[in-house]
Amino acid sequence: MDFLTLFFTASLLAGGGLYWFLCILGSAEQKGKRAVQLSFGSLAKEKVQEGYKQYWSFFRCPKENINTADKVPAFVDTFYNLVTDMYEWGWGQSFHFSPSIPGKSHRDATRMHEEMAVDLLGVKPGSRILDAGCGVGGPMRTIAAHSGANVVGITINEYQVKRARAHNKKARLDSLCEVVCGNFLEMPFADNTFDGVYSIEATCHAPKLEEVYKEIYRVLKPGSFYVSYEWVTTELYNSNNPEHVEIIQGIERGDALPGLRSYKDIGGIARKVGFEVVKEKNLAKPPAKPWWTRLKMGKIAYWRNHILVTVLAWLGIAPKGAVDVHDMLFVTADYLSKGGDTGIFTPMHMILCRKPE
Ligand SMILES: C=C(CC[C@@H](C)[C@H]1CC[C@H]2C3=CC[C@H]4[C@H](C)[C@@H](O)CC[C@]4(C)[C@H]3CC[C@]12C)C(C)C
Ligand SMILES: C[S@@+](CC[C@H](N)C(=O)[O-])C[C@H]1O[C@@H](n2cnc3c(N)ncnc32)[C@H](O)[C@@H]1O
Repeated sequence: MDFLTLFFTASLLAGGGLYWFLCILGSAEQKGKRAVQLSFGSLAKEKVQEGYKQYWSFFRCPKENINTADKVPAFVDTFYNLVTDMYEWGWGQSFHFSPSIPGKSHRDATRMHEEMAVDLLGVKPGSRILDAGCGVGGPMRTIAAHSGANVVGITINEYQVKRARAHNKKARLDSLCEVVCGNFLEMPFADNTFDGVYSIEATCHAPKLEEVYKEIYRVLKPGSFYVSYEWVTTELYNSNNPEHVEIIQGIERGDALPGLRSYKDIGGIARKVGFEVVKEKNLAKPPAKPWWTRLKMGKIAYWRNHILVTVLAWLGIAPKGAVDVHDMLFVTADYLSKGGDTGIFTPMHMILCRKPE
């Protein structure tokens, strides 16, 4: 073989290898995103690193920031500009956890967790329900298809609205699913207009749970139900245990949370705004199988993703800051797993409420 043939064969193999590594290995759970397509919401490429720094500046004085009404929604919006594509790429279109189910795929377990929410609402086909904090609409599409209800989703993040609308159209569910950009603390909907409301791992972003529950209560029709999967600390959490405190702070910092609440507070807050509490249950408790297994199983993929993001940033394809965002998620996954292992944290404290007639 002469030098030229050797050179071209080697180049071809290297090019093919790089394509396989970036495009095939780097494809999303649900083929929604590929590594080379990662963008950072409405942030321009050169603003990603700045956005990341801005996000972390919130935690310099979190208590002051939580009490400044506008700061939390803006901080949550910045967070979702940074992570939305990485979530879709590495997790799928549903931004939440679900208990593992032996013999079922993650996709099926996710779908069943979502269907359970709408089954609890007991709505009929054709009714109008609200998804408070809808992300890119994974749950919304499952719920519309399963129940035949019209679903309106609200999210604070403009980029998620764009993604959710595109996914709805592609799934041919755009006649049942509508997406609005707005703040669930001041919703652009009239009083008593929804036949049901659900929120999946979203109200944990509200600085005061009372404020979002009050808004949900306002837009819900009397006699209708609201169900939420809340992120909370459990009865095993001990605030005098430094290891527990470190885990919970790690979860708050990597997930844009103004402060995790205790499971004990949720029912009281719901009652305070006027709801009847029908049922409250930590869905992570046995016989349910661990929700954090999926996170742990993904470890090898996270390393691969880390290499991919680093290479793409080095080539100038991904922006500066992309590696920081990925590293932050990597660390967060570990804190979340520890929260699950120790049992001090659950992302699925379910509360079912009814607005009295
Ligand atoms: C409800 C919320 C989000 C919950 C989860 C959907 C996300 C929490 C942590 C995220 C991830 C951690 C590790 C990432 C990994 C390093 C990367 O390579 C690919 C994406 C991850 C798996 C990412 C995916 C989404 C999470 C599991 C919060 C914000 C209230
Ligand atoms: C972890 S994601 C969950 C999304 C969706 N429920 C799911 O399971 O895929 C949290 C969602 O809550 C939304 N959110 C957080 N604070 C909000 C606010 N103040 N107003 C509207 N949406 C908000 C975020 O924009 C994001 O879409």
